[in-house]
Amino acid sequence: MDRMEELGFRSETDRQIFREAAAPVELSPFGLHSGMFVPTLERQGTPEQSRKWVPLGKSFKMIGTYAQTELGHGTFIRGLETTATFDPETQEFILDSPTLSSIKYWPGNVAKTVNHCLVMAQLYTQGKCHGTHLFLVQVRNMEDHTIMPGLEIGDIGPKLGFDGVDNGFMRFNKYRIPRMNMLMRYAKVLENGDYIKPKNAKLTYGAMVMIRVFIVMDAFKTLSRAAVIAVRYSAVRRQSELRPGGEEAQVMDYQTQQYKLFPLLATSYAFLLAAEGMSQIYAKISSDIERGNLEDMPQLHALACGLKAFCTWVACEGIEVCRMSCGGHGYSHASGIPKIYANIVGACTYEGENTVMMLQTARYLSKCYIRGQRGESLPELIQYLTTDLNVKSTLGEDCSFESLVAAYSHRAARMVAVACKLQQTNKKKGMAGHDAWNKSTVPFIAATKAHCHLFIVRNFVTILSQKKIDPATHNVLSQLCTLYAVYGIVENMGEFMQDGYFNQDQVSILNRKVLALLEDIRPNAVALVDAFDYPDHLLQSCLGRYDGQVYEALYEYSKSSPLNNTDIHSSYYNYIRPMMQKRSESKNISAKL
Ligand SMILES: CC/C=C\C/C=C\C/C=C\C/C=C\C/C=C\CCCC(=O)SCCNC(=O)CCNC(=O)[C@H](O)C(C)(C)COP(=O)(O)OP(=O)(O)OC[C@H]1O[C@@H](n2cnc3c(N)ncnc32)[C@H](O)[C@@H]1OP(=O)(O)O
Ligand SMILES: Cc1cc2nc3c(=O)[nH]c(=O)nc-3n(C[C@H](O)[C@H](O)[C@H](O)COP(=O)(O)OP(=O)(O)OC[C@H]3O[C@@H](n4cnc5c(N)ncnc54)[C@H](O)[C@@H]3O)c2cc1C
Repeated sequence: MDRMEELGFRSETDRQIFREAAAPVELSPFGLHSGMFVPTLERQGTPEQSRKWVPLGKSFKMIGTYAQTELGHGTFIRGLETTATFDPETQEFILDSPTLSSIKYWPGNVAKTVNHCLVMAQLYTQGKCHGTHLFLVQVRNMEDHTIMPGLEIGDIGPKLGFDGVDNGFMRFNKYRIPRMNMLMRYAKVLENGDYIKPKNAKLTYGAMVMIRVFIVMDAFKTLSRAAVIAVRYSAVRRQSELRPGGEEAQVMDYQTQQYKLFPLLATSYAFLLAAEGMSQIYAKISSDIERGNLEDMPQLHALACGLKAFCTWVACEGIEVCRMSCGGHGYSHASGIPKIYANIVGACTYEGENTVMMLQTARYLSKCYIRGQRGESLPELIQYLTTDLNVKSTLGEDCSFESLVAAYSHRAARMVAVACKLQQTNKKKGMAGHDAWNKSTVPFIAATKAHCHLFIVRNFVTILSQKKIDPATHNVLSQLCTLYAVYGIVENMGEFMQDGYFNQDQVSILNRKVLALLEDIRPNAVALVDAFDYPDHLLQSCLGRYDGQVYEALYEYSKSSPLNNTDIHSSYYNYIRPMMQKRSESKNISAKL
């Protein structure tokens, strides 16, 4: 932290980049403090509360996390059981874990690192429950870091990844905090216990929306790093004869290797631009919300949920493809890819389990579809829902941006309509609203993925048509954008073809185009990954080194394995030799085999 101060890093983005450089493969134990705890104090606290606590957080005098999930509930926030009951006699809230399932479970860095938590609990005052609210809770002594009396805290144990984060459990036993430790920007409890409700109960969920937006950028970062490693390695690795009798080929010259990696390279660029676009939308709408204008809050929630789920699912699948495209060496930690995967795959679950998040977006699409059917105006990003579904594609050999965006709009509009019509049919059959919804959620998930895919394609095309980019770079980026869009159609052809939107000739054009683009991109593939400018220190990869000295690096990496500290391992003396001796004694096996 002091080093960041010395270097004058003030912006959270710069500090985040520094933290990643300082601890490249492990997530920072202060990530949630800086990424969630402090921003939530800023956004959910009153001006007085922010003035009091934010400086303490930013100076790391107060180190915190976000403690919401419990043993029994993570997704269903309204089902959380931790209680915060107001005591007007003492002007305190009494926090309690009334059941086993109410124990806080998973909050990052709660086990050993933090001394404070933002705790989500059901607020009770004057005998009435007012739903979940956030409370600032001191959990450790500020002098000696011992656990505060009335709390049980511990680590939840080993996980698939996220080793740098001490996810923990926390149990409250009638634990008292001052009334003013409730974050009261939107809802309040007065000294007499009166509850002042917020303009919108979901304002309390604001921290999660913010992190979902961050996670879209994380999806880009992790996928692009894996792509850098796999593409560079594919340029160095020679294996098998492409031409009989010729020299062994760079594996990047196999069409199958290109088909694995180049679409992921294109996806990395698409996700970077989508993350930047999402961040701009978040900045605009969250500032409106802070000024009391909640009009676009549903649109922000829907977009953040959908993109977080879509991008993390695609990134995790893509990182696995990158790992497998590196053969055996990809399976070694020396490649750097397993750690990338282990640390990001949790993002399909945390900050909103992806299916649940997609359904939140689907719920929004369902409402927008109905409004569109009534002829009501729709937000710009959703206007495609009123696309004329009788129109067929005009796609030609050039696979123009316009025809590609039209294809994605048609596909999403058609799939949303199918899901909504199933929901409506279910209702007409006499199903209750919640059953009609549940029995249409599979098509809604597919439609929402199409909706997110459209956002990313359209965003990529829009930026290429608006930004001033030199012709050579524009040409290469256009190839990537076209590859991202055409590959997405080829890989999901059924969804684009179900209503005959494309004719057979157009399908042939698309199948030819995707292969042609692989050849177009091949000469620039290494330059396109170098352009991300990830230093070797950040990649921590013997395969993705900038200098390409892969085998030298692997050999040195292997020699440094702790198992090589001794020639004969203790297991020989403890187990192998006694076993062999026992065998030879019992079966007169000649010692000289
Ligand atoms: C280690 C960190 C390293 C680095 C960090 C540094 C910087 C940060 C960078 C990146 C961060 C990266 C990693 C962080 C690592 C780990 C952090 C993980 C933290 C957590 O996991 S915290 C816990 C997260 N939990 C969840 O997300 C729970 C998900 N569940 C929900 O959100 C809700 O329960 C729900 C939305 C699923 C359902 O809510 P509900 O039942 O109350 O609502 P309904 O579905 O009935 O809908 C009612 C109505 O409300 C609208 N709504 C719902 N939510 C919102 C919202 N958030 N905003 C606006 N509106 C919302 C909904 O649309 C409905 O509206 P309608 O009009 O009635 O349709
Ligand atoms: C690495 C990691 C870090 C975390 N860090 C934190 C943290 O710092 N703070 C914190 O508070 N929490 C944290 N969590 C907890 C995380 O937020 C929850 O695990 C997450 O919200 C998912 O909730 P759940 O575990 O209850 O999953 P569940 O919802 O129980 O998921 C189980 C299955 O049920 C399905 N399901 C649930 N509800 C529905 C529905 N309505 N419709 C359809 N299907 C449904 C899901 O799709 C899923 O397939 C972390 C988790 C992980 C993995």
